[in-house]
Amino acid sequence: MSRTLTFVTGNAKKLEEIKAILGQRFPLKIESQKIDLPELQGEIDEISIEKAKEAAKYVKGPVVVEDTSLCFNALNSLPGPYIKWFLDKLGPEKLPKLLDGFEDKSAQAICTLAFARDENSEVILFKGITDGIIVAPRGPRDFGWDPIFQPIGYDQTYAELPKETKNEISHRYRALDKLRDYFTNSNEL
Ligand SMILES: O=c1nc[nH]c2c1ncn2[C@H]1C[C@H](O)[C@@H](COP(=O)(O)OP(=O)(O)OP(=O)(O)O)O1
Ligand SMILES: [Mg+2]
Repeated sequence: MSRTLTFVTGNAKKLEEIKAILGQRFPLKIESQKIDLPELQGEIDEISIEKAKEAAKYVKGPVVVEDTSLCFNALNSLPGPYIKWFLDKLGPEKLPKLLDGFEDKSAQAICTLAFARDENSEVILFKGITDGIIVAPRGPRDFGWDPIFQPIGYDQTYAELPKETKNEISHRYRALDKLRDYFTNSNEL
């Protein structure tokens, strides 16, 4: 019986956080594969489910994929799962300007983990949400939209906060905590 779970992501920064968060307290051996999977358009859950099936096809074993959305409430949740493309084109400087003219700067960072035992099995989702506000960029520019997301209850952006603090409150932490519970309490693998 396999006790290995393969995280498939093309994003090294994500993987760094995943490893730091799960640390020693995870019952399975974690491996990773860097594959840039095709991503459908659609709603978050749909995108994650298809991404997991696609990953399982490549890996031929149990996989977890992750999809991260940044949802601006004033824009009815856009950019959401399309944040990667918005960020690529606008960068952290221009991204907050999408909310110029809106008083409501609130946003949700959403991490959706999708687990597939194989390409034909039902995909299980674990979701983590952190609420925050969108601000003009502050802090190091080394990870995505971290400089413009300030979590509720903090006066620093994700980028300014110590890594350990981000990893205790982040959307990714909250989703991974659910995944850890699941594999700690089931003999699925
Ligand atoms: O905690 C985060 N803090 C700041 N930025 C973040 C975070 N997590 C993802 N990001 C960025 C990466 C990408 O620009 C977009 C999500 O897109 P998303 O498709 O999930 O990531 P990706 O394509 O880089 O990697 P993957 O191969 O796992 O799909 O938001
Ligand atoms: Mg992606």
